[in-house]
Amino acid sequence: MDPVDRLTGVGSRVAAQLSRLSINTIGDLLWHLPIRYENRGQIQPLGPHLIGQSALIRVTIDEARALRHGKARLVAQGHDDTGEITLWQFGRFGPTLAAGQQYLLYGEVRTNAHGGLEMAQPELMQSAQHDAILAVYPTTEGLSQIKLRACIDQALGIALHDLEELIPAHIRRSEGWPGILAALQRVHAPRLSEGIPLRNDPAFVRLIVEELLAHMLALRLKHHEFVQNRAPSLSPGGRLYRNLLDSLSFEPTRAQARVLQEIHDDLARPAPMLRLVQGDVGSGKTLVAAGAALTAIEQGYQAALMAPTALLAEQHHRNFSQWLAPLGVSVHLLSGQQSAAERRANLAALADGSAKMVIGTHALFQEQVRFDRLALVIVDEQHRFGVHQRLALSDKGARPDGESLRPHQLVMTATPIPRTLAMSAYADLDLSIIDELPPGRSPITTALIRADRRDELIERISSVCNSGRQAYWVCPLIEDSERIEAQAAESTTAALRESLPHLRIGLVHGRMNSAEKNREMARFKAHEYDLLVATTVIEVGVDVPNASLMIIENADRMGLAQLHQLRGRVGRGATASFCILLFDEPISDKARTRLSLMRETQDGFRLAEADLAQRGPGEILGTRQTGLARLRVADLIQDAHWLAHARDLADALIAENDPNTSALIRRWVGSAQQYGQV
Ligand SMILES: Nc1ncnc2c1ncn2[C@@H]1O[C@H](COP(=O)(O)OP(=O)(O)OP(=O)(O)O)[C@@H](O)[C@H]1O
Repeated sequence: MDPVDRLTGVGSRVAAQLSRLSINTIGDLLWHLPIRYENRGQIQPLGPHLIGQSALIRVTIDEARALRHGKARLVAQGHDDTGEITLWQFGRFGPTLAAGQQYLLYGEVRTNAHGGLEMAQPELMQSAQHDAILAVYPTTEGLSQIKLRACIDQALGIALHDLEELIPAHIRRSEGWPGILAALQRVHAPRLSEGIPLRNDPAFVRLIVEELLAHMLALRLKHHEFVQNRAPSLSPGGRLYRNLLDSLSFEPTRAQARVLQEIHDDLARPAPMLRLVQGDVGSGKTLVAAGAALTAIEQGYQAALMAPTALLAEQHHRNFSQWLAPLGVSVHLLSGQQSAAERRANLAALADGSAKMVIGTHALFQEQVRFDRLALVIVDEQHRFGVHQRLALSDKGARPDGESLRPHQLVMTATPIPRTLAMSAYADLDLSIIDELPPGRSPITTALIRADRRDELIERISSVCNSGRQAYWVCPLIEDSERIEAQAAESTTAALRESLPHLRIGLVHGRMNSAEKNREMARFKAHEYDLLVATTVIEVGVDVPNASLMIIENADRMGLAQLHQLRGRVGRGATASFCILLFDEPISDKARTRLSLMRETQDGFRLAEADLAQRGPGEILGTRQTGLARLRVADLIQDAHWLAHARDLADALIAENDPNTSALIRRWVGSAQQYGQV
């Protein structure tokens, strides 16, 4: 649509103000929706239906009392024919309400502690204003509501001729949704007779679901296109996997077995799998990944695992080697630290197919890396990679007999993602959840301790380590300065070595190269250290079941997902484990809530929901590439219940081959290129 400066009254100053609200075109104006409404045109009868709304009421005051103490100056009790209300007056301004008088008042109606209605600081009105319900918009400094309303009004006038209806009529009919123009008119300029549109008004719902639908369509189309490709169909032989299980001291949990079955069902099809496996911290995702890899390898194909960091790639390499080497499967590592000769040898082994399993970072998918028969790509810690990278992986197809086959893709997240968010951000993937921890884990006791009491912890560390267990001390994350962070970790280590001279204390921080980090980690794992001082580099993937105490400094500054990940490094064995969260006073309310929740629950999915509510989706996914940050109308928290519906509608539209699909996506998805060629 045209830029905003085509509108009357929009010069460069107003255009710049609008642009601050991300409004650049007339279309953007249409989807700049009100945050609330003011209905000053219609006197409302008192009743619970008014709760949460601003309303014009006509009440007779029964009693009014001036107050001397507290913040309120006056409290009055009033009524109309249908109900009662308490009115509060603060400060010097506002009407003085007198008993026996009738007033026309405007303000927000709330409930009080006793369930009754109340209104604080009502405005005194002379008469009902008989203009329509007024929309109130989010705005920016210098841009008045009146100006903004005038712009949107003009935009609606233009839309009358220009705006395309992109939702097919049969869907609108069956959903009971208005057409696009009627929906926009209803939300921007509601008629008095129809009342204020709430969020469940068909007009709002249409716009919300339409936007979610576009996002779903973009992702589902990718999925749809992707599964049109051919992939090697891998029947689960199971010999290698059985041998692996025989060599381990445990049986898979029911959840691991179920998820592996879901994966095997996918692998057996001649279309590529695109599956996300979510499991809580320590739920045993590695075994599932290994099971899938062995299936590919057993059929003569190759499997690749991509980790988000070099440190994790090397750890996976160690773990996989430990499990697979005894089965006769060699596991290769591609890393930036390797010598040129080593790298050449690895590349050659991948290209001629003698390397069956390879682990690396995203460098695995560079141009020079050629596979012989790649059938499975496992991506660990998916949310650090974008949709693009995920899809790019599939280009390294298996090529038996010269035919181009796409590898199956298995994506694993280390951090639980709230269901709603997973459904929307990963709508291009099928979802499996490992919702059970291996047996014999004892719960972790979490305690909050003020940082100035840290000396008391020395005793605690000493006794844990003396009983043959190990401990972590996690130093704070220092934004933007690995150097200061490393220094802090070094001085903490020095101080701890002084206080605990009988303990063997190791250190890992982000300034060490990955070989050094790995060496220290390996020494800790081999119990050559009792205590490991670390920065948050140990957040993911570290698995030392003998560690039973973790102390986290400055826990008040960390998000829930990160704390949960860190804490998940203990409680991996059968011994009772402890996690101590150190915080500095004064602590904000939000941080206090986070820490209390950590103490209350160990359920990663519950913590993730709370994280979503507190920090929003962009923060949790750690990437803006999902496009979710661009939602203009829908809100992933408030409107979460519409996601499944939007997804079903998206699938139906794709099946119908609806011609409006790409236009619908373009209308809503700010930069459609992020989804490729939509
Ligand atoms: N079924 C099982 N029974 C007992 N132990 C298991 C089982 N499955 C895995 N384990 C062990 O549990 C520990 C955690 O497994 P793993 O490292 O795969 O977890 P994860 O899901 O990757 O966790 P994180 O994301 O926290 O690294 C490992 O020591 C692993 O050997």
